[in-house]
Amino acid sequence: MSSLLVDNIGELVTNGVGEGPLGIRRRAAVLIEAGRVAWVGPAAYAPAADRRIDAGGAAVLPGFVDSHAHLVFAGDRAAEFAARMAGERYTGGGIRTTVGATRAASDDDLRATVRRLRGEALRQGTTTMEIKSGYGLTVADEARSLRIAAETSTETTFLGAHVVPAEYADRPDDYVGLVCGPMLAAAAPHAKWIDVFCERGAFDVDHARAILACGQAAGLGVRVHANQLGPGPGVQLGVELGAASVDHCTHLSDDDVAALAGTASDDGSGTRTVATLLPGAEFSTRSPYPDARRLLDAGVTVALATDCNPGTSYTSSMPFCVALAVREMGMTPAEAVWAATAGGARALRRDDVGVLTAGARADLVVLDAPSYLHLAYRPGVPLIRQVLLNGVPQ
Ligand SMILES: N=CN[C@@H](CCC(=O)O)C(=O)O
Ligand SMILES: [Zn+2]
Repeated sequence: MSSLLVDNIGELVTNGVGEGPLGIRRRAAVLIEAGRVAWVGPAAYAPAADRRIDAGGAAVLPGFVDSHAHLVFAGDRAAEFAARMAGERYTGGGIRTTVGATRAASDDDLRATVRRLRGEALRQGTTTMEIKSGYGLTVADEARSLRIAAETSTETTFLGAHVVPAEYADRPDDYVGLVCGPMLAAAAPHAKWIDVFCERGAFDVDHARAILACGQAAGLGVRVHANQLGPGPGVQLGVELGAASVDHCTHLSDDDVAALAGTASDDGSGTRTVATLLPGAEFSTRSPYPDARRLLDAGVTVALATDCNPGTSYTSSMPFCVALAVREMGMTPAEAVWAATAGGARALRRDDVGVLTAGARADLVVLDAPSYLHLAYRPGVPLIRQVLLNGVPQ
C-alpha cells in the first residue's frame, strides 16, 4: 500500500488532542495510507513513506466541511442583488425565478453548474459539501436535481419544501401532499437528508412538521431552514424532531437558544442539534448577522457554511465565511475555523471528516500562511496552497 507523508508542518490543526480548542500541534507531520490518516505526530519522528509533501513550515488544517449549499440551479439573480444593494428587502420571492430557470434547463446544464461550483469550493479548501435540491419543485425536477447532486456528493438533501411553487399558490395543502407523497418517493433514493424552509412566506410550522416527519419515516435525517427572516417556530421544531442542524438562526429568542442548549449530549461533546450560521446570506441581503457569541456562550455547537445559492449567498468560499464570522459575529478565529471544519462535520453527523486524527479521511488543506489565524486576518486573499481529498493531491 502506497503511503504519503505531509511533512514539515509548522502548525497543524487537528481538532483532536493538542493545544487549545483546535488541538494544534507544532512542527508536525501526517502520514496517509489508503486515503486515511494513519499517523499524526512530531515531524522529527515521522515514519518513512513512499512519497512526501513538504509543507515548508506552513499551516495545515482539515478540509472545510460546507454543510449547507444549494448548487443545483440555472441562471443567476445578479439584478435582484443590485436591487437589494439599492435598498430593496429580501423576501424569498426570487426563489421562484430560479425555479423557472431550473425547470427549463437541461440535465447537462445543471450538471455543469454543480461541477463548476463544487470545483470552485474545492480550490478554496472545501473537501465535503452538502448539496440541496429545491429549485425544481415538481416530482421529476426534484428527483433529477438530487440525482445530479448525488453524482458529486453523498450529502444530498431533499428540499422540495423550499417554497410553494406558483402553480400551487392558492392550494398549499395540496403541494404539501405532493411533497410528502410522490415527490418524496422519487427523491428519497437519492437523498440522505430532508429540509424545509420554515418561514413566513414559505412553510408554516404545521406544514413543516408534516413534511419533516414524512421524510424521517422514509429514513432521511432532518435539517431545517429556520429563523432567517424573522423570529419563528423553526428552531424549536428542529429540536423537537431531533434535527442534525437548524440553519440560519438569525433571529433567536431566549427560548430558542435554551432549546438548542438542551440538546447537549451527556458526554460533553456538544449539542445534538447544531446551529449552522450562514453569514454569506446576511452579507448578500445586507441583514444583521446572527449572534454566534450568544449561542457559543450557551453551549450550543455552531457550524459555519456558505449557503451557496444564486439568491442570497452566491459564494462558495468557506474562508470568506470564516472571515465574516470573526469580524461580524463575535467568533474568535479558532471558534470560526472549528465551526467551518469540525462544526460542519457535526452538522452532518460525520466523525470521519473535519478532524485530522488517526483513522479520519485524509482531507486536508495546506495554507499559504504560517497559521490558521491568517484565514480571518487576510480576508479575500487566496491562501489555499494545496488540497488533499481522500489523500489525493487535487
Ligand atoms: N432561505 C431559503 N433558501 C435560500 C435562499 C434561496 C434563494 O433565495 O434562492 C437560503 O438559504 O438563503
Ligand atoms: Zn439555504
